[in-house]
Amino acid sequence: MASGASIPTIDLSPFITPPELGGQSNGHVSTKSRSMSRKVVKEEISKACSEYGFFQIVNHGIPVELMNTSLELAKTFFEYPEEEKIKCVAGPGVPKPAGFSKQPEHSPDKNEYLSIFEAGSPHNVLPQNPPQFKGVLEDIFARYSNLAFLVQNIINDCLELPPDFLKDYNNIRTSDFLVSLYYLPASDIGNSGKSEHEDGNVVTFVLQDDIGGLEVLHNGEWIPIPPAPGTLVVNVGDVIQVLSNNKFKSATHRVVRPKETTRNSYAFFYNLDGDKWVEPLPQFTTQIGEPPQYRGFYYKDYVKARVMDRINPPARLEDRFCIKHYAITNSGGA
Ligand SMILES: O=C(O)CCC(=O)C(=O)O
Ligand SMILES: [Fe+2]
Repeated sequence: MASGASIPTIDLSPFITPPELGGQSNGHVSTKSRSMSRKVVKEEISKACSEYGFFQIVNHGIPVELMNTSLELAKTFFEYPEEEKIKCVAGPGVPKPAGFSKQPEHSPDKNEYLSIFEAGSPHNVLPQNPPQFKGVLEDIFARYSNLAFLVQNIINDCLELPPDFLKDYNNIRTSDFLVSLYYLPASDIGNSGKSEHEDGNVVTFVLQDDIGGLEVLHNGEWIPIPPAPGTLVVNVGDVIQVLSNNKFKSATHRVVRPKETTRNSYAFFYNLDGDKWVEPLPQFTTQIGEPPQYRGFYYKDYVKARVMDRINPPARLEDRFCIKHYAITNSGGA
């Protein structure tokens, strides 16, 4: 039975400095009341991350018109004939997934996507059409990156980690990427847009168009995340779940394709450099007398195993490589 649960929408404005003040602190709000409002926001985010692993944000400083434009340009791009889109297919031997791709024919997930890394990355294959698309992609990438830095700092405080801990740990930005996704309408044989999964990274933002279809698993029930203009979905990835020893959840989510209409979205992945070691932090284990729930691993090994799975997917969804691979089970004797 539906519980009526929904993920919270959080107003981030206490953390955003209006540009018209030229980066100065907001003179209309006293420092004391601003720090009180920030405290409230942190409490809301902590609750959302431990309960759902997901929340939505508004008043995050990214112009709503730019977000809408990015969705409209993407729709134009994906509705071009195949010849135009395949101009963005990455050449052979590119080690990272930039450019235009489609899910393999046998996949139940019917979507196409265009990925980009930060501006100037040698792996990028940027679209020439529609003409404004390239610039808008680079612009929103830079804005999502700045916002993810802020959200990560807030999560750092929510977890009561030493100031700048996550900032210093996650200090290399070459693996972040933005994906513009285009989902085909559901058909009689299936409606999977993106099968259930958890994100492996640090923090993800999702921008949905007005169609909806993103759902998060909460206490065994799929909760729809309703789209709203200018609203960004935020979710915590496996890295935060492992570091926090399951205090914050990397929740299972999926995209269901609606009937009779296509759907556009963007996902921005704030990632971790492959050479970083990931394991539960002492603040959530030894210092509080709790056993670690995961073995440590190099992030690149995790990413590699996930990518291999995507290229050659196992027959059963539950056999996909995921963070459970590193989980310490009681029977494992670790
Ligand atoms: O398209 C969406 O709404 C979400 C996509 C997603 O979960 C992902 O790319 O990891
Ligand atoms: Fe995801």
